[in-house]
Amino acid sequence: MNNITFDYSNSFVKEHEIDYIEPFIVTSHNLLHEYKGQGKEFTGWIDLPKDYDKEEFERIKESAEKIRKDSSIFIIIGIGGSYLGSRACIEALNHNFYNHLPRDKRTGPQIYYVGNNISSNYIADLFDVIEDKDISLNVISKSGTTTEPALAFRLFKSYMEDKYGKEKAKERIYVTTDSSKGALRKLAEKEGYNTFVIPDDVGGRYSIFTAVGLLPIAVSGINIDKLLEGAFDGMEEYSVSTLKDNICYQYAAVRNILYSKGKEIEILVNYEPNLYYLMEWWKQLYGESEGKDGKGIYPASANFTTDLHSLGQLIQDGKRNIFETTIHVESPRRDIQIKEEKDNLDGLNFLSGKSINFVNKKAFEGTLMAHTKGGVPNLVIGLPKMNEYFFGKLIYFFEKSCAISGYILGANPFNQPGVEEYKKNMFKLLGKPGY
Ligand SMILES: O=P(O)(O)OC[C@H]1O[C@](O)(CO)[C@@H](O)[C@@H]1O
Repeated sequence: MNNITFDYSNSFVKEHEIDYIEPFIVTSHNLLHEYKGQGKEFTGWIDLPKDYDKEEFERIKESAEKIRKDSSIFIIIGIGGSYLGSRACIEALNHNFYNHLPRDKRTGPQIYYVGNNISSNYIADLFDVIEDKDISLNVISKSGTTTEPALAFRLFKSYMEDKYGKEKAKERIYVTTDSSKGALRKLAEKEGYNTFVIPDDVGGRYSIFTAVGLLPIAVSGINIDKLLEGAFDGMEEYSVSTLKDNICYQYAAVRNILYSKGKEIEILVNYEPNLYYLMEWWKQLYGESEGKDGKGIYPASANFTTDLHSLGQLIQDGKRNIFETTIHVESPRRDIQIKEEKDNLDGLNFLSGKSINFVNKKAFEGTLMAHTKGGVPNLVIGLPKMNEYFFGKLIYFFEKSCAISGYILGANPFNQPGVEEYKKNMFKLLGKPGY
């Protein structure tokens, strides 16, 4: 395998069903590519892997280099699409215990995330961790008004100013926000911070290939040129409207066929713990894009084999309203051989000479067979390996299929009006002026 693959042979979807949905896929493709669909003003992500701001891209690399040199801690402040993509990438491509490694074995500073919840415990505990360390921070908010990151930034800005003094703190604060609107833009200009722009036509959950994702990712030592190379190839490869030639559209088609047959929950599955945040990123992408007007597949996730010992029972045997999509990575970054033991007290000598990844693969194959037999449609997205190139391509695969899937469903995949409801109540309860 030397490319991303998509296998729906265990989905119970028949070829004539694919034929029936193809015209809807073509219509969705045309709506998207001719910028005529709902939310067309937020489709700047489509060409981003080629039409990104080259000057800003160089500044991102320079800033990342500076942060890597002068900071032992890097704090990312943001919520939803403003942090999930970078976190997904940083965790998927780096050492599982990145923050715990000594600096000379780590490719960048320790990275912490804040402003993605309103827990006083979490924030106070983070202050304990960063004490006496050299810090840089990147606050990311497209609207510049989201409460969680704004509140966290207020606290950490003041911490940085107390620690370094106002002038020196300025050199360690990086702001990624709208080019002109929002409180954060005004604040950044007034204070004279380094700023990066989230383009008007790119929504938060589609923003990983802008400074939103690229600066934090580069700080962790990941090669962002290769990431964009993968995204670029994805953009080219997934631009044909014929279903048989476009696996990204096949994924959109199959999940919609399954949804129409009562499979209302999609579980995205991984067999690698460092893909946890890729699942979280995917959940926001699909949840905010499709869950509206009383419709939408519920995007859930599971981490196998861990969750086979918790959710496994329900998946195998519970209500048949789910389907699974597994991200299967062919070659691991590292593997471990299992040795023979003389006494064989644990009875595991039947595995000697095999590797841990071999066992993981058999767990995957065994689970796929079991769950399919249990009536759970199983889709598999295969990757030769998890590196910058394939991660970039996979992200593009999901973004594009999400847009197409949303159009097939009859939803606007680029807005999120429902998110405002809790905010209104919270602001009212907090006594915010105007609520
Ligand atoms: O970047 P912002 O404007 O702070 O928004 C963060 C997140 O909040 C949401 O707007 C939902 O509240 C998401 O769509 C977005 O990714």
